[in-house]
Formats: sequence, C-alpha cells, structure tokens
Amino acid sequence: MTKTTATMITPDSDSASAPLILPSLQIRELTFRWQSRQPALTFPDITLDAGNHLFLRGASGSGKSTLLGLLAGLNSADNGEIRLLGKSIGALDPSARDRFRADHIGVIFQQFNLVPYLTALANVILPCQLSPVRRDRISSGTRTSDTRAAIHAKAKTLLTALSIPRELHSRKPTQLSIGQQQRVAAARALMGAPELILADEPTSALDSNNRDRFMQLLLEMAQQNKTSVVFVSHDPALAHHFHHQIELEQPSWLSS
Ligand SMILES: Nc1ncnc2c1ncn2[C@@H]1O[C@H](COP(=O)(O)OP(=O)(O)OP(=O)(O)O)[C@@H](O)[C@H]1O
Repeated sequence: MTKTTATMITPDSDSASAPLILPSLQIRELTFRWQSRQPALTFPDITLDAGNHLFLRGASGSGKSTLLGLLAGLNSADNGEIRLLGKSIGALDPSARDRFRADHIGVIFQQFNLVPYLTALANVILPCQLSPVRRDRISSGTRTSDTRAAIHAKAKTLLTALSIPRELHSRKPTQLSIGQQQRVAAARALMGAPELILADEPTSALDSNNRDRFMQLLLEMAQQNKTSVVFVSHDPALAHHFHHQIELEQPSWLSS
C-alpha cells in the first residue's frame, strides 16, 4: 500500500498518444465552495489506475463527502477538472452526467439509500433497469438468451456472495439488519460491473469483525470485476485493505 498525495496525470484521452487503458480517475487543481462567502475547499491532484482501490480519509469537515459528491457528478467543481475513464465530467450537461453515472459508477451511500418498497433482489437489479450498458454487460457475459433471467441470476449470485442468504432476497430493506442492508447496497453498486465504485463511510454502523468482513467481500468482488474503488472513511484501521490512501487536510479556516 502506498500513501498517495498526488500522482502524475496521463495525457488527454483525445490525443493520439492516449494509453489503451485509461485511469479510472484523474483530478487536477480541484476546488469547490458550498457558499459564495465560504472559503473554497481544495483537493489534491489524484490519478487512480483502472482496478486500483483508494482509501480517502481525513478529519471531520476535511471535504471527503464533498469530493465524493463531485466525483459522482452530484455537484459541479468551481475550478479544476475531474476525468472519469478519460472523460471530463465538467463538460457533460446534467442529463449526460446522470447517464454517465448510471452506466459507469456504483455508489454506496452512508445511509445505503435502498428503495424501501422494493425487495433486496429488486434493489440489486435496479442499476440494470436504469442502464442498458450495465444490463448488456451481464447478458453478454452469459450463455442464456434470456436477459431477464441472466440479470436475476447475477443479482442472486452477488447477494449470496455477499452473505445474504436466499430466504432474505425477497425481504424489504426495513426487514433486514443494518449489516445486511449495507451488503445489499454493495451488491447493487457491483451489479453490471461498473468501472468505478464510490463508497461513503458504509461501515460506520458496524462492529470491527463485520466491518473487516464487509471490506474483504467488497474489495474481492471489485477485484474480480476489475472495478476501481474510492472509499471514504475517517477510520485509519481500514487503510490496509487498499492499494493507495490519501489523507485530506482540514481547511485552515476550520482548524483555527
Ligand atoms: N450542504 C452543505 N452546505 C454548506 N456547507 C456544507 C454542506 N456540506 C458540507 N459543507 C461544508 O463543507 C465542509 C466539508 O464537508 P464534508 O461533509 O465534505 O466533510 P467530511 O470530511 O465528509 O466530514 P465528515 O467526516 O464529518 O462526514 C465542511 O466545512 C462542511 O460544513
């Protein structure tokens, strides 16, 4: 594991010398201001290669969730650039950004954001209903011509691999424990093998045994899919699971 504060930015994807495998994530000179009178949050330059896993930590208020929101395209940067899979997301209009997120990014939120009226299985299938790209990745990787059956089978396999037994697949999220809800959220993020998973403190409600087991399962499955992971937590005990780590510094106006 290396502690990374900044790495080299690779050439523009549009140029003739662009590498065949683009980094999952490139950030350059990024700043964001929640309110016009508030000083800007500034973020280190980062390059994360495809399939690598990055642990993003820092004190409360250092901007971890803000950065994840910028990467997910939920907010737009004031300055600087974010490239995901070689594409500058600031150049996309809001609907193209939503489409890009649905096709290429799995998100695990702090509160999991499972749809309460859908079963665990239906929650996991959801990304394939929102994205033909993720749907096609599953149907092209199977021998059956029945896409719906292939998607259901994949969702069940993922849930089972994440230790959600079959008898719980038809339960609604409120009928599951916090740890089970979290693993359903992880299965949903992994569905259709997105190139990047963004996870915001999904282990904060777990004891240390369940936390370590969850980390192992999530990162093993991401590795199988060659999915990059950016994982936010304030807990340094998780750092050893990752290829790289970055610590965000608390803004001086918060520490004074
Ligand atoms: N919606 C918002 N409106 C205004 N300011 C905000 C908003 N969200 C966050 N901030 C401010 O931006 C800064 C960074 O917040 P952020 O939530 O990104 O930090 P964090 O590192 O994720 O913190 P924590 O570990 O406590 O979750 C903080 O000073 C916070 O008060």
